[in-house]
Amino acid sequence: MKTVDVDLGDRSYPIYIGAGLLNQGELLRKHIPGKRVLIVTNETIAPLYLERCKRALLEDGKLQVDEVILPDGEEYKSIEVLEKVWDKALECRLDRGTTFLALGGGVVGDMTGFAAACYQRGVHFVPTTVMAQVDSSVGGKTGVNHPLGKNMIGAFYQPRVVLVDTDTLASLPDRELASGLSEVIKYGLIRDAPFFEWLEINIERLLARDPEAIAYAVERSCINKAEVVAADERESSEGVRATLNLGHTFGHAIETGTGYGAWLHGEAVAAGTAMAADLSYRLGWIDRSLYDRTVSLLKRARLPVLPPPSMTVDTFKSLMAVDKKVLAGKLRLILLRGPLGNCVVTGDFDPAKLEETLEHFVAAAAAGAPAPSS
Ligand SMILES: NC(=O)c1ccc[n+]([C@@H]2O[C@H](COP(=O)([O-])OP(=O)(O)OC[C@H]3O[C@@H](n4cnc5c(N)ncnc54)[C@H](O)[C@@H]3O)[C@@H](O)[C@H]2O)c1
Ligand SMILES: O=C(O)C(=O)C[C@@H](O)[C@H](O)[C@H](O)COP(=O)(O)O
Ligand SMILES: [Zn+2]
Repeated sequence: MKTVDVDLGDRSYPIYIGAGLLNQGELLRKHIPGKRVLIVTNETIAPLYLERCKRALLEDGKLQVDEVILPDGEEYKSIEVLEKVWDKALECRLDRGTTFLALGGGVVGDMTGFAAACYQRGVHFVPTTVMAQVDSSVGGKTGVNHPLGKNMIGAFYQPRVVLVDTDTLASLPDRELASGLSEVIKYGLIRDAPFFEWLEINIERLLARDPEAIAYAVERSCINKAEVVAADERESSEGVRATLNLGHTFGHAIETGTGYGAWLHGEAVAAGTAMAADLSYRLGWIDRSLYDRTVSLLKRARLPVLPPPSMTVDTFKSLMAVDKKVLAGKLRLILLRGPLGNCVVTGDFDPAKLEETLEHFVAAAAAGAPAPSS
């Protein structure tokens, strides 16, 4: 087992990473302060992992465990569905010491964290997708979508422990696995050139679910994310956390513009990353070979590098204008600048170049790019 610490003073927490960790209940239990736990999961994950998770919690007979099972899908990451969690918590008369435990991917995690933040209770995370194991379980960004914008309602609320059982990835569909790799590639591009080079050599091993390669990619991703979060927990305007948003301004526009769910988060981020790399190249901030390497690695990871044909330049522009990184009315983007592993968060770029990028990608998509396949 590997442990990565997220260093946030008195709110620091460990990420445990290993195969079969759900069978080691004491790892979870030792971080549970009270006597009661509410497991939040969804209808897909419950039949796969709920019993194992309950066993891990119940085996020493000291905890009382309740559960709430949400519908599955990005389209249910909404304030209405979140009420089911609070309803259950109140029905069960959960007390102050109750721990909320998210068992699932990024959607379950973001919703459980936000439910816990509002209910003023602790939260634990057992992430079961690549996306959640390499990114969303770490760092305390929680929340739900709004029809007009992705993750627009939320809070920062850190978990007390993250238990990554890499064995849970065995049941993950291929398309979801690829989606998570989008964020793995992100770490290489924004801050970890050797990791990007490792991914260029090992991406097929990850797609084939080679356990050693998966464990390495999860650990390296968590180390990267933990370092960024420790340096800038709340994404200050001058801080480093916004770099984790590479490709996301374009990607979130795709997710919102397609009504949530048609494109997976990682797919939208992949197309967005290609667009950010294209703009960086047009601005003269990276050389052509870095653009080519970025697109090539995304494609090899079976991710889309063009937006859906339904997205127009105007749709992109109006959705990107409500991005959370907009400051004093000015759009800020994460762009690659310099050699591999370097990026900037900036609003200081020629808007005509952004227009060129949008026009280029919208035209290429309209010319018949394949949609992500399930
Ligand atoms: N908070 C953050 O920092 C952060 C970071 C990245 C992504 N996110 C958010 O996370 C969400 C995407 O997360 P995701 O990709 O995990 O999607 P997800 O939570 O929708 O899970 C993907 C699908 O896989 C299923 N699933 C989960 N684990 C499984 C398993 N082990 N076996 C079989 N099926 C399984 C789920 O039921 C779902 O159908 C988005 O809403 C995104 O905005 C948040
Ligand atoms: O943790 C972060 O910070 C990130 O930006 C990670 C992203 O991968 C993730 O998709 C996050 O939810 C985006 O946050 P948002 O604030 O742009 O909605
Ligand atoms: Zn993301």
